[in-house]
Amino acid sequence: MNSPRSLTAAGSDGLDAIRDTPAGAVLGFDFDGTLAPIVDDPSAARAHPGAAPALARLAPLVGSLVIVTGRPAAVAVEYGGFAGIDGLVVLGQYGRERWESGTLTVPEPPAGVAEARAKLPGVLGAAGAPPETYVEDKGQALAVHTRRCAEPEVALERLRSILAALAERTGLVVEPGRFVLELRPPGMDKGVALRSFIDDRGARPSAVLFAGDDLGDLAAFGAVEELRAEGVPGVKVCSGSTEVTALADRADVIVDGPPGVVALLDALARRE
Ligand SMILES: O=P(O)(O)OC[C@H]1O[C@H](O[C@H]2O[C@H](CO)[C@@H](O)[C@H](O)[C@H]2O)[C@H](O)[C@@H](O)[C@@H]1O
Repeated sequence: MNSPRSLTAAGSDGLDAIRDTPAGAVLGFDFDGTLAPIVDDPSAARAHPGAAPALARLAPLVGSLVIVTGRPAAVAVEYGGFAGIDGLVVLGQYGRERWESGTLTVPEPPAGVAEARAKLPGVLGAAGAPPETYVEDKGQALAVHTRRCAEPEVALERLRSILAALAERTGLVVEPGRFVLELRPPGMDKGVALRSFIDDRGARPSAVLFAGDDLGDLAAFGAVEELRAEGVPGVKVCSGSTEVTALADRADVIVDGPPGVVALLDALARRE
């Protein structure tokens, strides 16, 4: 990629600020669909081969590099090949978990997760979920995937209200995503996670960037917008796909999926 192009003046200001003062910038990234191509089996997802090398080149140049993901933090580190990247922080499960320099912090899940886990098979059976429906148990959350169903969108719609009811009964919330509905604890999202991460650093960043592809990343876009309103230059990057268009509508920069994100990382490391 040559210099990344912004569709907005605010995004251009953000990119200029990152190039001018990288040592004060905070760069945040989602994992699935942004650093890792989408695949049918969640356990088979791996980062684009250029992602970890590009992040390793950027890490010593910028103020902070943070991955904010719905994955458990340790899973993102493993699937990303991120373990050796000095300075990288991974906030997992929408910010409930933190990995940094090999140290993992994981809170106890609320009781509702165990209750939802016990009830989920019965609920899916009663809803007539197709047999290809797949439940990913993430410890802190349960992700119900329909990507492998013959009609994934139809299967997802069939489950939407029944999973919302289960979430309400168990004190959880539903996080919708790319052919997935997750039951997860409330009180945290990617916007809160990114904002708290930045505030906890102490120093006001010279600029902020967040790149994502899915609905859960909109909250992080919101955090970038909030920071911009406070005078911090910011960039919202959409890792484009045909499955989700809501991010492109709010993005400053749109790139072509994980290969485009890696090219963007490389360009930023070259200060282009
Ligand atoms: O916040 P993210 O890093 O984007 O994680 C969100 C969810 O991503 C995963 O599911 C998605 O990717 C799978 C692998 O490519 C794909 O099969 C699935 O259809 C997508 O929804 C992951 O499995 C979830 O746990 C994450 O919360």
